[in-house]
Amino acid sequence: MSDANPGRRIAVVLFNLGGPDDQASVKPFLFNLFNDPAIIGLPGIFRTPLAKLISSRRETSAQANYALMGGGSPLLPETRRQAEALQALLGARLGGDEVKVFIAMRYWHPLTEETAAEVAAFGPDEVVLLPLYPQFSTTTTESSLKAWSVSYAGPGVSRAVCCYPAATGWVEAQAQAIGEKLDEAVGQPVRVLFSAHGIPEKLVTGKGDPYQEQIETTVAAVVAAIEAQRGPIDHAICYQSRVGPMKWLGPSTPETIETAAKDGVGVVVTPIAFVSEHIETLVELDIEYGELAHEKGASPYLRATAVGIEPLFIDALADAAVGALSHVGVAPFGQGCKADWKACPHRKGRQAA
Ligand SMILES: C=CC1=C(C)c2cc3[nH]c(cc4nc(cc5[nH]c(cc1n2)c(C)c5CCC(=O)O)C(CCC(=O)O)=C4C)c(C)c3C=C
Ligand SMILES: [Fe+2]
Ligand SMILES: [Fe+2]
Repeated sequence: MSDANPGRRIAVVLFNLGGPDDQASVKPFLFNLFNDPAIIGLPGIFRTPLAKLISSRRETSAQANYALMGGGSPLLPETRRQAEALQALLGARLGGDEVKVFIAMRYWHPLTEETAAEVAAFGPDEVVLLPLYPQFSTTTTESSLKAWSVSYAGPGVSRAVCCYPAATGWVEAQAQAIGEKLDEAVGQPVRVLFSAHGIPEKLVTGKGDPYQEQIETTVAAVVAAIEAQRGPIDHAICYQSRVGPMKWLGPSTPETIETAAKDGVGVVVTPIAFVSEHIETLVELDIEYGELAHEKGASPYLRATAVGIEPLFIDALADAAVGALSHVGVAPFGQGCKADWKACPHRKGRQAA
């Protein structure tokens, strides 16, 4: 049966972090990031000067890392490919409706307010807000949805997807990408390292941020999918991209690579909180941690590719969007998700009926 309700204009807005498109935009991008109260939770009069200071201090080293990818971030072109694939799939699934997929980035162009104006001009009947973050965090999804709610003044009924840590296509796409690397490593002992972008620990312990729990939900589902095919695998969760002096979630990915080396096993590292390639995968995982593994003797060092436009994943995004329109499958944000995480229907992979 078709999901179609002929004649609707449906805007689907994909949210991601954004990345500088050239060397000159590295500093203003970093300023926007550190000036977000979801990242530095201080009042504006302290946060803004601090953001100026940190972005100035980080500029040169960050520019050098972006230079390794040709000068800027590949995040926007990667996200555009995902948007095109999703638009084609939703167009086919929602027959008589006109579906347009937009991209709203949090810290660099197309910025949320620019996209909000474009969506308003499209004149939608329905707006689906779909974060490209499978696991909810106050630092990512909540920040993006807040920025959207203050920017969007157009028509349509808005529905936001909270998260999809255990959505079928997402889990299968991850399991498939890891399986390809396990095949490459055949005959050599390896540990699968599920590497998630870290966040400060106090966001979890103090603010009840559900990110760590949802990372664990994803990992449990992906491990179960792999083990159903191949039997038990050696695996560990770890957190990368630590920034600043605060205590972050641990163990860190570098520590976990060192432990693997001491245990005499190689590693298959998989980015478990990212859905496309960018600085954190192409530079941090491939180059920095690749060198560390080499130095410490964790061999082989293999990295599973991010899901990108893998059809299983695009299918999961389409399911989430269609589910949000009809309130089935992956539940929309707000049904207990934020006010009381214990009541969130997404906890431990549960899905609302
Ligand atoms: C799950 C996704 C992400 C979370 C959670 C997250 C939290 C978070 N990030 C920083 C600081 C930085 N992040 C940077 C880059 C970056 N971060 C994410 C995703 C998450 N961040 C992505 C997709 C990217 C890549 C963008 C690109 O340009 O390709 C950077 C810039 C790079 C660098 O200088 O290292 C910073 C800084 C904090 C502080 C934080 C939680 C508090
Ligand atoms: Fe980040
Ligand atoms: Fe939720």
